[in-house]
Amino acid sequence: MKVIETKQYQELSQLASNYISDKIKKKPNLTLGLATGGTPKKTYELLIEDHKNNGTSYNSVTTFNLDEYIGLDPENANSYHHYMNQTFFNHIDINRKNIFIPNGLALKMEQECREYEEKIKFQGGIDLQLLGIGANGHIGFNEPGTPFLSTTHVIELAPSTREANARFFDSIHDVPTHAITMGIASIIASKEILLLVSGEDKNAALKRLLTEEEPTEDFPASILKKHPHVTIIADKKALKGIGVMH
Ligand SMILES: N[C@@H]1[C@@H](O)[C@H](O)[C@@H](COP(=O)(O)O)O[C@@H]1O
Repeated sequence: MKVIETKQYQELSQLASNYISDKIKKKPNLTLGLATGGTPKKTYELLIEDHKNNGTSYNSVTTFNLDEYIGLDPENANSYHHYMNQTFFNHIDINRKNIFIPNGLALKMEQECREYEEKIKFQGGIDLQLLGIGANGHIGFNEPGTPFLSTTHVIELAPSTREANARFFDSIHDVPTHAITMGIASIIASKEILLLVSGEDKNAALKRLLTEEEPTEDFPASILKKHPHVTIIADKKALKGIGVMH
Protein backbone atom coordinates (compact mmCIF):
# COMPACT_ATOMS: atom_id res chain seq x y z
CA MET A 1 0.00 0.00 0.00
CA LYS A 2 1.37 3.34 -1.02
CA VAL A 3 0.65 6.16 1.44
CA ILE A 4 0.57 9.80 0.39
CA GLU A 5 0.46 12.30 3.25
CA THR A 6 -1.17 15.68 2.73
CA LYS A 7 -1.28 18.71 5.00
CA GLN A 8 -5.03 18.90 5.19
CA TYR A 9 -8.37 17.89 3.68
CA GLN A 10 -8.23 20.40 0.81
CA GLU A 11 -4.92 19.05 -0.45
CA LEU A 12 -6.09 15.46 0.00
CA SER A 13 -9.14 16.23 -2.13
CA GLN A 14 -7.06 17.96 -4.79
CA LEU A 15 -4.71 14.99 -5.10
CA ALA A 16 -7.61 12.55 -5.22
CA SER A 17 -9.36 14.59 -7.88
CA ASN A 18 -6.18 14.80 -9.98
CA TYR A 19 -5.64 11.06 -9.56
CA ILE A 20 -9.11 10.19 -10.83
CA SER A 21 -9.13 12.72 -13.62
CA ASP A 22 -5.73 11.49 -14.88
CA LYS A 23 -7.10 7.95 -15.02
CA ILE A 24 -10.07 9.11 -17.09
CA LYS A 25 -7.78 10.98 -19.47
CA LYS A 26 -5.71 7.82 -19.93
CA LYS A 27 -8.76 5.58 -20.28
CA PRO A 28 -11.90 7.50 -21.30
CA ASN A 29 -14.11 4.42 -20.87
CA LEU A 30 -12.91 3.84 -17.30
CA THR A 31 -15.11 1.84 -14.94
CA LEU A 32 -15.06 3.78 -11.72
CA GLY A 33 -16.20 2.54 -8.32
CA LEU A 34 -17.58 5.38 -6.21
CA ALA A 35 -18.05 6.03 -2.52
CA THR A 36 -20.27 8.34 -0.50
CA GLY A 37 -19.86 9.85 2.97
CA GLY A 38 -18.25 13.11 4.02
CA THR A 39 -14.69 12.30 2.95
CA PRO A 40 -15.01 12.28 -0.87
CA LYS A 41 -17.32 15.33 -1.04
CA LYS A 42 -14.61 17.84 -1.85
CA THR A 43 -13.04 15.42 -4.34
CA TYR A 44 -16.32 15.38 -6.27
CA GLU A 45 -16.47 19.18 -6.11
CA LEU A 46 -12.98 19.42 -7.60
CA LEU A 47 -13.76 16.82 -10.26
CA ILE A 48 -16.73 18.94 -11.31
CA GLU A 49 -14.46 21.99 -11.49
CA ASP A 50 -11.97 20.00 -13.56
CA HIS A 51 -14.79 18.86 -15.87
CA LYS A 52 -15.94 22.45 -16.35
CA ASN A 53 -12.51 24.05 -16.69
CA ASN A 54 -10.51 21.36 -18.45
CA GLY A 55 -13.24 19.44 -20.24
CA THR A 56 -12.52 16.05 -18.68
CA SER A 57 -15.41 14.01 -20.06
CA TYR A 58 -17.44 11.26 -18.39
CA ASN A 59 -19.29 10.50 -21.57
CA SER A 60 -17.82 7.00 -21.80
CA VAL A 61 -17.22 6.40 -18.08
CA THR A 62 -19.26 3.80 -16.20
CA THR A 63 -19.74 4.06 -12.42
CA PHE A 64 -20.68 1.57 -9.73
CA ASN A 65 -21.46 2.83 -6.24
CA LEU A 66 -20.48 0.83 -3.23
CA ASP A 67 -23.70 0.88 -1.28
CA GLU A 68 -27.18 2.19 -0.51
CA TYR A 69 -29.44 2.26 2.52
CA ILE A 70 -32.32 -0.19 2.51
CA GLY A 71 -35.73 1.46 2.43
CA LEU A 72 -34.75 4.97 1.34
CA ASP A 73 -36.33 6.29 -1.82
CA PRO A 74 -33.81 7.66 -4.38
CA GLU A 75 -35.44 11.06 -3.85
CA ASN A 76 -34.82 10.92 -0.09
CA ALA A 77 -32.16 13.50 0.77
CA ASN A 78 -30.24 10.88 2.74
CA SER A 79 -30.22 8.19 0.09
CA TYR A 80 -26.93 7.62 -1.67
CA HIS A 81 -28.76 7.98 -5.00
CA HIS A 82 -29.64 11.52 -3.98
CA TYR A 83 -26.13 12.19 -2.64
CA MET A 84 -24.51 11.07 -5.89
CA ASN A 85 -26.87 13.08 -8.10
CA GLN A 86 -26.49 16.25 -6.06
CA THR A 87 -22.80 15.91 -5.31
CA PHE A 88 -21.57 14.68 -8.67
CA PHE A 89 -23.71 13.25 -11.45
CA ASN A 90 -25.94 16.29 -12.04
CA HIS A 91 -22.87 18.39 -12.78
CA ILE A 92 -20.93 16.23 -15.25
CA ASP A 93 -21.62 14.80 -18.71
CA ILE A 94 -22.06 11.19 -17.60
CA ASN A 95 -24.50 9.03 -19.52
CA ARG A 96 -27.31 8.10 -17.08
CA LYS A 97 -27.43 4.55 -18.38
CA ASN A 98 -23.82 4.08 -17.27
CA ILE A 99 -24.58 4.87 -13.61
CA PHE A 100 -25.11 1.92 -11.27
CA ILE A 101 -26.10 2.19 -7.61
CA PRO A 102 -27.55 -0.72 -5.61
CA ASN A 103 -31.33 -0.44 -5.32
CA GLY A 104 -32.28 -0.18 -1.66
CA LEU A 105 -35.95 -0.55 -2.52
CA ALA A 106 -35.67 -3.78 -4.51
CA LEU A 107 -38.44 -6.23 -3.64
CA LYS A 108 -36.16 -9.20 -4.19
CA MET A 109 -32.94 -8.24 -2.47
CA GLU A 110 -31.08 -11.47 -3.20
CA GLN A 111 -31.77 -11.03 -6.87
CA GLU A 112 -30.72 -7.37 -6.73
CA CYS A 113 -27.41 -8.39 -5.12
CA ARG A 114 -26.77 -11.12 -7.67
CA GLU A 115 -27.60 -8.85 -10.59
CA TYR A 116 -25.37 -6.07 -9.26
CA GLU A 117 -22.43 -8.46 -9.23
CA GLU A 118 -23.31 -9.60 -12.75
CA LYS A 119 -23.40 -6.03 -14.00
CA ILE A 120 -19.92 -5.38 -12.62
CA LYS A 121 -18.62 -8.56 -14.25
CA PHE A 122 -20.35 -7.79 -17.55
CA GLN A 123 -18.61 -4.42 -17.53
CA GLY A 124 -15.25 -6.19 -17.18
CA GLY A 125 -14.73 -5.31 -13.51
CA ILE A 126 -13.94 -2.04 -11.80
CA ASP A 127 -10.75 -0.26 -12.91
CA LEU A 128 -10.46 2.13 -10.00
CA GLN A 129 -12.43 1.94 -6.75
CA LEU A 130 -12.66 5.05 -4.60
CA LEU A 131 -12.98 4.12 -0.93
CA GLY A 132 -13.48 5.70 2.46
CA ILE A 133 -13.11 3.95 5.78
CA GLY A 134 -15.39 3.81 8.80
CA ALA A 135 -13.93 4.43 12.25
CA ASN A 136 -14.58 0.72 12.92
CA GLY A 137 -12.71 -0.26 9.75
CA HIS A 138 -15.73 -0.78 7.54
CA ILE A 139 -15.34 -0.39 3.78
CA GLY A 140 -18.51 0.18 1.80
CA PHE A 141 -20.96 -0.94 4.48
CA ASN A 142 -19.04 -4.13 5.24
CA GLU A 143 -19.05 -4.09 9.02
CA PRO A 144 -16.57 -5.95 11.24
CA GLY A 145 -17.15 -9.69 10.95
CA THR A 146 -18.17 -9.61 7.29
CA PRO A 147 -16.56 -12.57 5.48
CA PHE A 148 -13.70 -11.62 3.18
CA LEU A 149 -15.35 -13.77 0.51
CA SER A 150 -18.60 -11.79 0.58
CA THR A 151 -20.05 -10.40 -2.63
CA THR A 152 -22.88 -7.82 -2.84
CA HIS A 153 -25.18 -8.46 0.12
CA VAL A 154 -27.55 -6.99 2.67
CA ILE A 155 -26.00 -6.05 5.99
CA GLU A 156 -27.26 -4.91 9.36
CA LEU A 157 -25.47 -1.67 10.23
CA ALA A 158 -23.35 -1.57 13.37
CA PRO A 159 -24.72 0.75 16.10
CA SER A 160 -21.52 2.83 15.84
CA THR A 161 -22.05 3.29 12.08
CA ARG A 162 -25.65 4.40 12.61
CA GLU A 163 -24.44 6.82 15.28
CA ALA A 164 -21.68 8.20 13.03
CA ASN A 165 -24.07 8.67 10.12
CA ALA A 166 -26.86 10.14 12.27
CA ARG A 167 -25.28 13.55 11.65
CA PHE A 168 -26.87 13.55 8.20
CA PHE A 169 -30.37 12.66 9.51
CA ASP A 170 -32.87 14.47 11.76
CA SER A 171 -32.48 11.81 14.41
CA ILE A 172 -30.70 8.49 14.88
CA HIS A 173 -34.10 6.80 14.69
CA ASP A 174 -34.29 7.83 11.05
CA VAL A 175 -31.01 6.10 10.15
CA PRO A 176 -31.88 2.86 8.34
CA THR A 177 -30.90 -0.33 10.13
CA HIS A 178 -29.79 -2.14 6.98
CA ALA A 179 -27.93 -1.44 3.78
CA ILE A 180 -27.06 -3.19 0.55
CA THR A 181 -23.33 -3.12 -0.09
CA MET A 182 -20.77 -4.49 -2.49
CA GLY A 183 -19.00 -7.25 -0.58
CA ILE A 184 -15.38 -7.39 0.41
CA ALA A 185 -14.59 -9.79 -2.43
CA SER A 186 -16.32 -7.44 -4.87
CA ILE A 187 -14.26 -4.48 -3.65
CA ILE A 188 -11.00 -6.36 -3.66
CA ALA A 189 -11.64 -7.55 -7.23
CA SER A 190 -11.16 -3.93 -8.41
CA LYS A 191 -7.96 -3.52 -10.39
CA GLU A 192 -6.93 -0.53 -8.33
CA ILE A 193 -8.08 1.09 -5.09
CA LEU A 194 -7.83 4.69 -3.91
CA LEU A 195 -8.55 5.08 -0.20
CA LEU A 196 -9.12 8.54 1.28
CA VAL A 197 -8.68 9.06 5.02
CA SER A 198 -9.17 12.41 6.69
CA GLY A 199 -9.32 13.69 10.24
CA GLU A 200 -8.57 12.57 13.74
CA ASP A 201 -11.70 10.38 13.96
CA LYS A 202 -10.01 8.03 11.51
CA ASN A 203 -6.60 8.05 13.17
CA ALA A 204 -7.09 4.84 15.14
CA ALA A 205 -8.51 2.98 12.14
CA LEU A 206 -5.66 4.11 9.91
CA LYS A 207 -3.12 3.15 12.54
CA ARG A 208 -4.61 -0.30 12.75
CA LEU A 209 -4.61 -0.61 8.97
CA LEU A 210 -0.99 0.47 8.62
CA THR A 211 0.53 -1.29 11.59
CA GLU A 212 -1.26 -4.56 12.35
CA GLU A 213 0.12 -7.62 10.69
CA GLU A 214 -2.36 -10.07 9.23
CA PRO A 215 -5.74 -9.19 7.68
CA THR A 216 -8.66 -10.09 9.94
CA GLU A 217 -12.40 -10.08 9.27
CA ASP A 218 -12.81 -8.16 12.54
CA PHE A 219 -11.30 -5.19 10.74
CA PRO A 220 -12.62 -5.24 7.14
CA ALA A 221 -10.21 -2.65 5.71
CA SER A 222 -7.28 -4.90 6.63
CA ILE A 223 -7.99 -6.94 3.48
CA LEU A 224 -6.48 -4.05 1.52
CA LYS A 225 -3.05 -5.29 2.59
CA LYS A 226 -3.55 -8.23 0.24
CA HIS A 227 -4.39 -6.05 -2.75
CA PRO A 228 -1.49 -5.37 -5.13
CA HIS A 229 -2.47 -1.81 -6.09
CA VAL A 230 -3.75 0.35 -3.22
CA THR A 231 -2.99 4.05 -2.82
CA ILE A 232 -3.95 5.76 0.42
CA ILE A 233 -4.20 9.53 0.51
CA ALA A 234 -4.41 10.68 4.13
CA ASP A 235 -4.09 14.02 5.85
CA LYS A 236 -1.83 14.85 8.77
CA LYS A 237 -4.61 14.50 11.34
CA ALA A 238 -5.47 10.99 10.16
CA LEU A 239 -1.78 10.07 10.15
CA LYS A 240 -0.94 11.62 13.53
CA GLY A 241 1.54 9.45 15.40
CA ILE A 242 1.82 6.93 12.59
CA GLY A 243 5.27 6.61 11.13
CA VAL A 244 4.96 6.52 7.35
CA MET A 245 7.85 5.79 5.01
CA HIS A 246 8.21 8.53 2.41
N1 LIG B 1 -21.01 3.62 3.73
C1 LIG B 1 -20.16 4.75 3.92
C2 LIG B 1 -18.75 4.39 3.53
O1 LIG B 1 -18.71 4.12 2.14
C3 LIG B 1 -17.86 5.53 3.92
O2 LIG B 1 -16.58 5.37 3.36
C4 LIG B 1 -17.71 5.56 5.41
C5 LIG B 1 -16.99 6.77 5.95
O3 LIG B 1 -17.77 7.90 5.87
P1 LIG B 1 -17.21 9.36 6.09
O4 LIG B 1 -16.38 9.69 4.91
O5 LIG B 1 -18.44 10.24 6.18
O6 LIG B 1 -16.44 9.33 7.34
O7 LIG B 1 -18.93 5.34 6.05
C6 LIG B 1 -20.16 5.37 5.34
O8 LIG B 1 -21.05 4.78 6.22
